[in-house]
Amino acid sequence: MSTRVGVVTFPGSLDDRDAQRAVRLAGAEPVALWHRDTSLHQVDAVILPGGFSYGDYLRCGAIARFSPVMETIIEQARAGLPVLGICNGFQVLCESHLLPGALTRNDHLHFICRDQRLRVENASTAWTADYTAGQEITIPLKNGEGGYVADERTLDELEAEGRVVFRYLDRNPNGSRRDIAGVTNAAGNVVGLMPHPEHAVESLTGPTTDGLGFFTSVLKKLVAAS
Ligand SMILES: NC(=O)CC[C@H](N)C(=O)O
Repeated sequence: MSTRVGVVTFPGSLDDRDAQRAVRLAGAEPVALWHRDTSLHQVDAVILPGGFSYGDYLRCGAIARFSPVMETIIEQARAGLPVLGICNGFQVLCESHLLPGALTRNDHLHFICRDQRLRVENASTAWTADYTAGQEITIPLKNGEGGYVADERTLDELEAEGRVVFRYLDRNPNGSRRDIAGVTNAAGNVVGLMPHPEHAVESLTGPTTDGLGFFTSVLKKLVAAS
């Protein structure tokens, strides 16, 4: 039986198709989930894609967090379901309190779009096991609210527990505290990051294929568990 990875579409989602494509290229079966679904249709993992869910009203991700599909995802994520939040998806995960901290306006107050070098700090999460700790990757970054913030105690805890999964290299693009680009929950099944691995999975379109490892990582983990 093939491994099924759900990709949620909220009103205003933008990168759901690219996430489905990345799942397919990695060898799993993408399953489209709608924001009003209450069932996850027996998927083995879930991706919350990038975009502008509900028009980014109030705060990015603040309304999506209350959608029917998120109620089920929050419950199942707490029980171990692998969940990846990319950009707007990371914002939704923080708003849902599945991940600590929050994403705020970029410190320069501009939308930023560029290829971003990152260091993989934790290669033992459900979504990063195909990388090695310390590996440097380049994937696109494009957002207006990418500044990661949390109180000092939370930041110290994340560092001490190895829960900073990605850090920005070169120039910090948005004022994120401690150059944090992505974090995980304590169990390692929920990961969120601002840059976009689903936009770097094919050499034809580039800029690299460094993003494919997210999707092969979760597939291997799920196959090993079945
Ligand atoms: N690419 C995205 O997912 C953008 C996320 C969000 N709308 C922002 O601008 O920060």
